[in-house]
Amino acid sequence: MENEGVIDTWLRKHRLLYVGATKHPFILSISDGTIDISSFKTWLGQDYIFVRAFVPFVASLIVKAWKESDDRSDMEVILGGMAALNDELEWFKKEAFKWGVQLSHPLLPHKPNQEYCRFLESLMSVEANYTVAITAFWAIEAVYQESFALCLGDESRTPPELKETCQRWGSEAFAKYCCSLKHIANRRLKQASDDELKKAEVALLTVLEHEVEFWNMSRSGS
Ligand SMILES: Cc1ncc(CNC=O)c(N)n1
Repeated sequence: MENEGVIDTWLRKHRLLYVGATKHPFILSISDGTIDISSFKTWLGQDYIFVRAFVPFVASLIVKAWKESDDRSDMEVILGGMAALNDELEWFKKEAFKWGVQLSHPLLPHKPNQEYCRFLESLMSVEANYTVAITAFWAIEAVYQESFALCLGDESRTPPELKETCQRWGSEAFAKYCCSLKHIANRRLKQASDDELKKAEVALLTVLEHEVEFWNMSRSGS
């Protein structure tokens, strides 16, 4: 039997913030069917911008895994995530067309999105630590996984036209992928120095805060 990993310890410690990010009113409004479609469209356009910035972040993690990881499978797991992002960008374009959301010219990142992307950039630098960055990566993916899985539950009343969106991140396959990332992060954290642990915990909290702000932004359309 494995002991509880560092991540679960942190999630218990910061439970309120985690729940705030994974059961946000925006997500609850999808799952109870009361979502305002204009909020959904705001989210869609803004998330496309985010995912475009997420690609170089994941690329930087591949470089770090290749250079620093003691386990070859790390790079393969991250590469799988990168491949999924390739499909995801195509999906955003198709979905935006379906909803009449313009992804090209006038679409600019709102402030919370800009700030989130800037945080990603700070983790992309060569000086940024692999353990810290992989912990943030897990958190970014896990928030979407847990949030959208909620919209697929038996009790949910997710509008049929939003089911495909929820399926992207709420699926069993995405859950398994998040589990693999969590494993990598926990393995690294188990061997980390106190300084790395401190930084990784802060990175986790920073992700959760940015995710809450991202949902808030989507909800209010600003
Ligand atoms: C703001 C935000 N957080 C996490 C994700 C999920 N990762 C990739 O798609 C996302 N799309 N957007």
